[in-house]
Amino acid sequence: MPVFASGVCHSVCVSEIVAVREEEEEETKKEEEEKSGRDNGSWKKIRERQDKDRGLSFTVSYVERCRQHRWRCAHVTFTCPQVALCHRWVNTIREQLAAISSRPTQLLVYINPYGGKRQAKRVYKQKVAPLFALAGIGTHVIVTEYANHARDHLREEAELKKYDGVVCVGGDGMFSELVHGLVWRTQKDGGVDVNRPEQTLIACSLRIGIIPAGSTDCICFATVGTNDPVTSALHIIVGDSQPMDVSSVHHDDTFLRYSVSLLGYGFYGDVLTDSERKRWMGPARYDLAGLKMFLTHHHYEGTVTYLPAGAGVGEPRDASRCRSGASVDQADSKEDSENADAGWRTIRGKFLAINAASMSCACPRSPKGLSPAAHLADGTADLILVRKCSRVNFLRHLLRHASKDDQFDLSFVEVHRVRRFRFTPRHCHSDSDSDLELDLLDGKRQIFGQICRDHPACGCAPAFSSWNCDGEILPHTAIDVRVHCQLIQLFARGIEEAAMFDELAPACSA
Ligand SMILES: Nc1ncnc2c1ncn2[C@@H]1O[C@H](COP(=O)(O)OP(=O)(O)OP(=O)(O)O)[C@@H](O)[C@H]1O
Ligand SMILES: CCCCCCCCCCCCC/C=C/[C@@H](O)[C@H](CO)NC(=O)CCCCC
Ligand SMILES: [Ca+2]
Repeated sequence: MPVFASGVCHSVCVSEIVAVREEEEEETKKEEEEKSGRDNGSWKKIRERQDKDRGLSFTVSYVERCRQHRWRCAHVTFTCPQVALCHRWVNTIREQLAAISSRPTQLLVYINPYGGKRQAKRVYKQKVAPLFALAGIGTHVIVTEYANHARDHLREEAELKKYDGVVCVGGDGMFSELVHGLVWRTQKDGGVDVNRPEQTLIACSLRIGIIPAGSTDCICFATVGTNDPVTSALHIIVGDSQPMDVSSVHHDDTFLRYSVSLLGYGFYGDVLTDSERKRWMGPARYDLAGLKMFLTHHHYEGTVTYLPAGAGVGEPRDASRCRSGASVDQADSKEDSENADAGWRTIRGKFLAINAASMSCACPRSPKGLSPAAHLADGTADLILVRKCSRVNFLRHLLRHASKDDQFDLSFVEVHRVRRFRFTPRHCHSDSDSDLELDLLDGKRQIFGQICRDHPACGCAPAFSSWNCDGEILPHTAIDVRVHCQLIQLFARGIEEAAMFDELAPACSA
């Protein structure tokens, strides 16, 4: 839509228009705001100009790209020689916007006041709600009162037909609550038994939006490219869609949890366990727990079996990255999952970490992520095995998550692209070489672990770690994991290529 404003040509893509308003409407809003005492002075310029142009100008609010994948809402005011022409412009743009069926008009919003730096309510009120209002999006907002409030509300109560999407204001844990609520509800409505690992799950139709206000926020970062509430709100408003894989985690024939980012045993499991005791510290809890667990340097013994992804989905050490519209993230890769015949493989050993990343897990701590070439929606996960090694070597591996060097290019690290995997821990007190499978003892593992930790004289490190499943601790160590291709949809478009962002783009202010 190229039009002239103050003699300058502005080209705005209709799909990236947030709203269009005639100046008179803005004046009315301004007066209303003044009456209700919410004036912040930002309308002053528009008002001065508008007094002489009343009825002859309209303002288009649109997406403007800034540096580092950030978007902001910019405004441009156009003046017309006649009032009728101005009306025509406004009506035409409104009709075009209304014709974009992918845009949401009603959203169900859950705010977690407890996550991250406990700023979610403020972030939503100050940065997001005004944008939704500007775009004419109706919202039903629920501030959660306890853990799993959002999940249970989605499962049992929410009238989902009324909404075009659900939004969480929080971190990865809050996103996980929405995934669990929606996936559970969809399977229940479709008569699917979620306890059977072999069962094909039904994809959820409602999209999920994430306004980042947590500690890691890796799902937002890896699907949008930045953790910025305004950018995420704009992706929701323009109606973006990004499919995403979800892994189901079972213990025998019991469903445990779904995972969309990291399933980590050993290092990341121990970091999470320790960090939960330090939640009062906010996001810094992970740094302290990370340092402590690095120094502790526990390794764990067990058996990993996995089903390789097979051909057509690339390799974990490819140079290519998952980017917006990437061809590998297409539904046809589902075909491969059905035909995978490469057969199961088995690896036994002592590991510092066993990580499965269904996506890159990029986050501000590690901008390229745990597995930089992993894809959001290809039906696979990257299984990373870090074998027992020296502290120095483990540090080399960890440091490479934050540098350009390849964290997999080390003799004690291996990585496989998989569709399924299983893990069985081995008991530390076993003298025999035979695998003592711990399924039976799983429930008692906390006690055993405690005995070993509390009695250094026994010279035995804890036998078990815990699984970190998207930031939640799993109750079992022996697990069976299966990746479900494109089970959910997000209000996102994947990380845009750098070329989409003008090198000279302004550095957006908050
Ligand atoms: N009102 C509440 N009171 C207590 N806990 C809550 C409440 N609402 C949600 N939760 C729980 O808070 C936990 C943490 O939330 P969230 O993921 O939003 O933040 P975080 O853990 O700081 O961030 P991240 O997961 O990105 O590291 C989740 O397990 C969620 O289930
Ligand atoms: C200078 C030293 C550099 C060290 C680099 C360490 C590498 C960091 C990689 C971070 C990977 C995060 C993976 C995402 C996990 C989330 O599902 C989970 C919930 O939000 N967060 C954590 O478990 C929090 C995990 C935090 C671990 C520290
Ligand atoms: Ca994937």
